[in-house]
Amino acid sequence: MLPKQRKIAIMGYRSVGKSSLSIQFVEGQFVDTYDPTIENTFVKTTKIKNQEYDLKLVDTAGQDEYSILPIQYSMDIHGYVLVYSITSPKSFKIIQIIYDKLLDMAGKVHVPVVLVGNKKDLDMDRVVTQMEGQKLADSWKSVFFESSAKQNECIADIFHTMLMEIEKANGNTVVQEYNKCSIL
Ligand SMILES: Nc1nc2c(ncn2[C@@H]2O[C@H](COP(=O)(O)OP(=O)(O)OP(=O)(O)O)[C@@H](O)[C@H]2O)c(=O)[nH]1
Repeated sequence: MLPKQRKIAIMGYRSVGKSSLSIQFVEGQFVDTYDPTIENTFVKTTKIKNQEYDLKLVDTAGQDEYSILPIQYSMDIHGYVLVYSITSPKSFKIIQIIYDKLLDMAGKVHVPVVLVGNKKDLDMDRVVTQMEGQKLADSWKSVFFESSAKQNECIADIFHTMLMEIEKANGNTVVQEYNKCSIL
């Protein structure tokens, strides 16, 4: 079977861990320093049940409420990993704005999305509850994860689930294997 080409954008407010999630998934390491991203693309091949995927991850520059999303994000992207930090109420507010802008731009009522509350290792500084994240994902009919790029928790699951959500959006039936990372 030929590999399927898939392009995924990782979006969210500044400093929520978008690059860290990408680097942890692609390179298996965590970098503690903060280096703001302009835009970066990572590539990785991954296999799910005998199907290979050539993945392109577009690690976007952090967005805020005033950001105008580049039009190409509505054209050649198959799915979106939308990230906030459980320690930042602002990042949680912004992720809702980004989602609305994405739908607007795509001119669709549904786009394949996985919602991620990152930095779950910083539970002492938590301000966004798991329930709040889950409710938001439910309202989008998307899957929700809490993750830690630092501790490599739930990272591969995020991207594998994203691929399955894209399959579903393409009308393919998938047997979703939920595990301890996905919160339903
Ligand atoms: N404790 C903890 N820190 C994290 C985690 N993920 C990222 N960080 C830290 O948060 C800071 C920002 O991480 P980045 O991955 O650069 O965030 P970003 O969303 O790509 O930032 P922008 O490029 O500005 O959009 C860095 O200091 C990271 O080390 C995590 O899961 N846990």
